[in-house]
Formats: sequence, C-alpha cells, structure tokens
Amino acid sequence: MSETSVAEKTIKDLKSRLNSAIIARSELENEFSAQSVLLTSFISKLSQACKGTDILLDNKLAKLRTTLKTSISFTDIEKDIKAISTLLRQHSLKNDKNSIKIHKQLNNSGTGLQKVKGFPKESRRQLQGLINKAEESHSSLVQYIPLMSEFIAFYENVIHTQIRQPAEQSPKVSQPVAISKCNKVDSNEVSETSPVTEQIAPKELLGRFSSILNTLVISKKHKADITKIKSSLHGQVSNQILMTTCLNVFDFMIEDLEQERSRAKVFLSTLSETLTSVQVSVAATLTSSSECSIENAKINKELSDKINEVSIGIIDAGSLTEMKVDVNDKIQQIAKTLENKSKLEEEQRLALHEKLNNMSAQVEQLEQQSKVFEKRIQEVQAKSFQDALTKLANRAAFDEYFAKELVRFHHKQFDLAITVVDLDDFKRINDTYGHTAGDKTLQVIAETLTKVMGKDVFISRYGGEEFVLIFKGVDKITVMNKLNMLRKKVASLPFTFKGTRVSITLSVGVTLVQRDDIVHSAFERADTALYQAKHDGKNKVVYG
Ligand SMILES: Nc1nc2c(ncn2[C@@H]2O[C@H](COP(=O)(O)OP(=O)(O)OP(=O)(O)O)[C@@H](O)[C@H]2O)c(=O)[nH]1
Repeated sequence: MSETSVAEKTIKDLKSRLNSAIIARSELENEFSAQSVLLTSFISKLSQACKGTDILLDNKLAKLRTTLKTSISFTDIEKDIKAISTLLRQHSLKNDKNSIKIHKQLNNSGTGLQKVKGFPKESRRQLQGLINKAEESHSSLVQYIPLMSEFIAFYENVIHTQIRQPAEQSPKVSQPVAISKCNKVDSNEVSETSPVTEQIAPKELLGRFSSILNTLVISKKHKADITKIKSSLHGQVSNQILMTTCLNVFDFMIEDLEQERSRAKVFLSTLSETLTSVQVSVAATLTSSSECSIENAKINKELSDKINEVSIGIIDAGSLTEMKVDVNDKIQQIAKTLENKSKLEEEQRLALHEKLNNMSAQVEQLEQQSKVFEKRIQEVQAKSFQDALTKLANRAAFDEYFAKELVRFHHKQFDLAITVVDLDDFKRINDTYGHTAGDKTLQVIAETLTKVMGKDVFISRYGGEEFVLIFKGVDKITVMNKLNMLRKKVASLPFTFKGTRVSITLSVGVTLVQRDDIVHSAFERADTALYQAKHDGKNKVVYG
C-alpha cells in the first residue's frame, strides 16, 4: 500500500471518529429533550394542583407549558421556573397575611363578647385564654369562619338568656353535671360533686347547640369528644356548663384549623424549596451544557484544522520522506486531540447524567407532594359539600347544583322539578325522646330518601329537618307519583323510641321550573306548596 493511500485511510478513519463524536453529542441532546418532556408533565400536574389559587400563577404555569412544548432552550425554561418560584413564595406570604387579618376579626369578636354585661368571670378568663391561644396559632380560618361566627352568636345568646332569667324564676340545677366529664377546661369552681345551684339552659338552646354540632366538620381526633358532648346535652345542663362546652368546641376547631394550616404551609414551602432546587439544577445543567458546547466546538475546530493540514501537507510535500514525517507528526497530534476529546466527552456525559438524574428525582418528589396535596384539597372540598349528620349533599352543594341546572334549563328547556320535603312535628320527637332520637330519625329518613329515589334524583339536606330534591327529565305526574310513594314509605317506617312505636310523616311541596323562573322564585313556589301541605293537615304532597 502506498504512503498516500495510508494517509487517505487515516484521514477516512479520523473522519468517521469525528462522525461518531457528533452522533454521541446528538444522543446527549435527545436526553435533554426527554428530560424536558418529564418536566412538562410535572408542570401540568403542578398546574392542576395550583389551579384557581392565583390567576397570575395559573398564567405563568400555562406559559411554562408552552415554552416547554415549543423551545428546548434551558434559558427560557429557567426564566419561567424562576418566575413561578417567586410567585409561589409571594402566594405563601399572602396566605399568611390573610390569615392574620381574619384572625384579627375573630379576635375583635372575642373581645367584643367579653364586654357583654353579665359575662361570668370564669368564662371571661376562659375566653381570654382562647383568644391568646388563637393568637399564637395564626390559623387560616377561611373555611371555619361562618361556623365560628355561629358559635359566637350562640354563646352570646346563652349569656343573654342567663341575664334575662331572673334568679328566682329560673329553673335550677344542682351539680353534678354530666357534661363536665367531657370538659377540657378544668374548672375547679364547677366540680362534679360541688353542690352549686345553677340556672339550667332552656331546651331550645340545647337543641340549637346540638344542631350546630351536627353541621360541624371535625377531625377524627375530636370526633369522639363531640359525640360525648352531644350525648351529654340530654339531661339538665346549666348555662355555665353549656358556655364552657361551647368554648371547648371552639377550642377543638382552633386546633383542627392549626393543623390544616400547617399542612398547607408545609406543602407550599416544600413545593417552593423543591422548585428552587429544580431551578438550580436547570441553571447548572444550562451552564455546564454551554461550557461543553464551547469546549467541544474548540476541539472539533482543532481536529478539522489538523485534518486539513494533513491534506495540505500531502499535496505540498516536496518528497515522500518529507511527507511521511509531516503526516506522521500530524496524525500523532490528531490522535492525541481525539483521545482528549473522548476523555472530555465522557466526563461531560457523566456530569450531565448526574445532573439530569438529580433533576428528575426532584421532579418526581415534587409530583408526589402535589399528588398528596391535591388529594387533601379534594377531601376538604368533598367535606364542605356534605352534611355531616346524614352524609347527604348539604345546602351549599344544593345551591351550586340548582344554579347550574337552571342555567342548562334556560339554555334548552327540559322537565326540571324542585321539591321541598319537611318532617312533620319533628320538634315533638326531640322534645319527647331526646335529640339523639331526632338525629337518628334524620339519618333514617336520609337513607330512605336515597333508597326510594335512586341515584338519578339529587337529594340534599337543606337544613334542620328540611330536605330539597331535584328531579330532571321527569314529568309532573311521575314526580307526584314518586313523591307519594316516598311519603307512604316514610309513614310506614317502624320507628320505636323508648319502647313506643312512633309514626313519622313528611309534608312535601313540589313545582316544575318555569321559563321565567330564577332560583329564588322556583324555590319559593315549592316552599309555598309545602306550607299548603302543612296547612292541609300534613302528610301530603302538594304541587305549586
Ligand atoms: N335532632 C335534631 N333536631 C334538629 C336538627 N336541626 C333542627 N332540629 C330541630 O327540628 C325542630 C324543628 O321544629 P319546627 O320548626 O317547630 O318544626 P316541626 O316541629 O317539624 O313542626 P312542623 O314543621 O309544623 O310540622 C326543632 O326542634 C329543631 O331543634 C338536628 O340536626 N338534629
């Protein structure tokens, strides 16, 4: 083989090695794109978890999703992630501010309550303790505010009753008081055996308190306490004990809130932290990737210059010996450069691999955190639309459902019936057999409603002993037949309290939604029909 063809063969060999280097590089780039697909999928999950939290955050996440789809530039991605990270941090701060504001409002109500004339000394001390405790917790109260206001209003009511009841007229009760067993506030003054004589709380107040407890969504930890409190409301309970119990329930709520809020806080800060590390990883990958590109370009240029020099050397060589020396020298240089190049590339590949692995582990961790939080949000949302006692949809769920159906109805009319169902003489059940018997009755009625009506009818507990049902695509005659069937079924249920067979009946008002109806007018018509059913002797279904 001539020396020229040896040189040509070497050049060919060098060119093919250069090609493999280029292929290896493009494989690395493919790996980059695979990672950005992973990042995209995470970002869409993050978007779902944060949806509705903040419009700006929603927009930024949407922008990042587009950037990930349209660009492989890590500089763009890094910029977007930075912005989202900042927004999340701001959001967390805003949450804190809001909760402090709401907290102040609660504090004011508490302080106002303390100023009420006749507020017992012991209760004043307890309330102060509660306010201080709540202040420490800075809980996010949004979800509980309406309930808490209800409790405060109730508390005020008890105090007024106590002031209104002249000592000599009011019924008295001597301790022991059953309820004090579940009191968390340990009041020495109200000991179980002390012979203190106190004014007893009116039955209506106990009933109302028990009804509020029914609507309370409380954590598993405090469920047993609430049940205990409820069962202690049956006997004679003093105003003082009722107030203490009320404060204790308030206390449970504050504790639950604190937990709820710290969960949300932990999630937001972990999310923010993990996002920051993803951001750092992306930035590091970006830096090393651009450093690699510069380094690679330099070596590639060096290589192709040297290969060109070999070609020129072959052409320009004066003699074969001269050419041999020159080519040999250059080939050695090229071999050395190639060796450096593959060493460098291997190092770069390993470093990049490590960074990408690290990044995907963080992304995976973030995904897990989002999933847990998403589930939690769903659970809380489901609870806020469910009646705690009967497990039926509650009034808030009805409001949302009916408003939506009405929009659909006005878009394209169909048979839509609204029904108000009310238990007859329910107060008598509570008064004669106790609140627990009343609660059990409500649960049995709820089960019967669900069984008789089936899943096509929307059933909600509107409040107290009132249920609202929505029928879709069923005409007036069918609705009336179904409701009469329900009425008869309930009347035939074998309720037995304290060994006595008791018959429970329903009165029902129903109407079909009309073309010009709004939520209020349709509901009013059904409610007027219900009033008519009561007026006509109860245990009736009236169409309005
Ligand atoms: N046990 C129990 N009673 C409740 C609940 N919510 C409301 N109530 C009671 O339901 C009763 C409703 O009484 P009223 O509004 O006078 O009605 P009623 O006795 O059914 O009389 P009519 O409607 O005229 O037939 C009150 O005693 C309330 O305390 C609850 O969650 N559980």
